[in-house]
Amino acid sequence: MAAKIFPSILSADFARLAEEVALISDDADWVHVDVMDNHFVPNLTLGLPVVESLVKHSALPLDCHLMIEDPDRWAPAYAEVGAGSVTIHAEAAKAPIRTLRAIRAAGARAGLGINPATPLEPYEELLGEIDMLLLMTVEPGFGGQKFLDLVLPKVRRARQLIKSRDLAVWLQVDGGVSAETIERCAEAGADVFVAGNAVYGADDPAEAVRLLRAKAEAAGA
Ligand SMILES: O=C(CO)[C@@H](O)[C@H](O)COP(=O)(O)O
Ligand SMILES: [Fe+2]
Repeated sequence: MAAKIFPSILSADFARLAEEVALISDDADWVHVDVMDNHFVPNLTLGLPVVESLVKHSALPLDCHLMIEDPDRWAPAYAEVGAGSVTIHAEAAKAPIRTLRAIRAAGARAGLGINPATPLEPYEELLGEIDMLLLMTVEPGFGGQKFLDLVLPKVRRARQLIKSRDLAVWLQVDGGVSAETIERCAEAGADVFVAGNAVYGADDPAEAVRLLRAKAEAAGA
């Protein structure tokens, strides 16, 4: 298991996205793109046309986190325009198995996202349908929120399940991940770390990525 650091451009300058991505391209693994529709979450960010453009300007693959009301309708299109990974939310998807299969069929990794108050158990049988499980460590919608430690037992359970079933599913944490909290996430079993504020709020985003990776790996990721 090697730690993977996914800076979130939610905390970057939206008018300079390609340059902001280039800042971290030598050090990060993927770029996390938060798609919000102002319905599933009370915030509005960007959508398909921006992702389609950014794919062409990014040296790293894009991890699209869809915080939208109708992922069944939209998710495959993100894969079709070149996203490397597309995550839908369990709380929003009406036909998650069909949608996850459609994402994979369009050539992307398929992710399932779960909010802090949503239990893992109803979705355990979907683990065989996904390439990544996203456990939100804040309520989705905004960057810069405080990390919710109450999610850590769920991270531990998810890691045990993935291990006991011998699955190659990546376990992602997203929200409030920083130099102060990343070790707890890694100890609990996460191996993919999204960080917005901790990277783009830093004076040197590339150095912030290196620090996060060092801390995660020292804690066992
Ligand atoms: O999906 C989300 C927020 O809903 C995240 O990806 C945030 O962008 C993480 O930002 P920080 O909490 O790391 O600042
Ligand atoms: Fe996100």
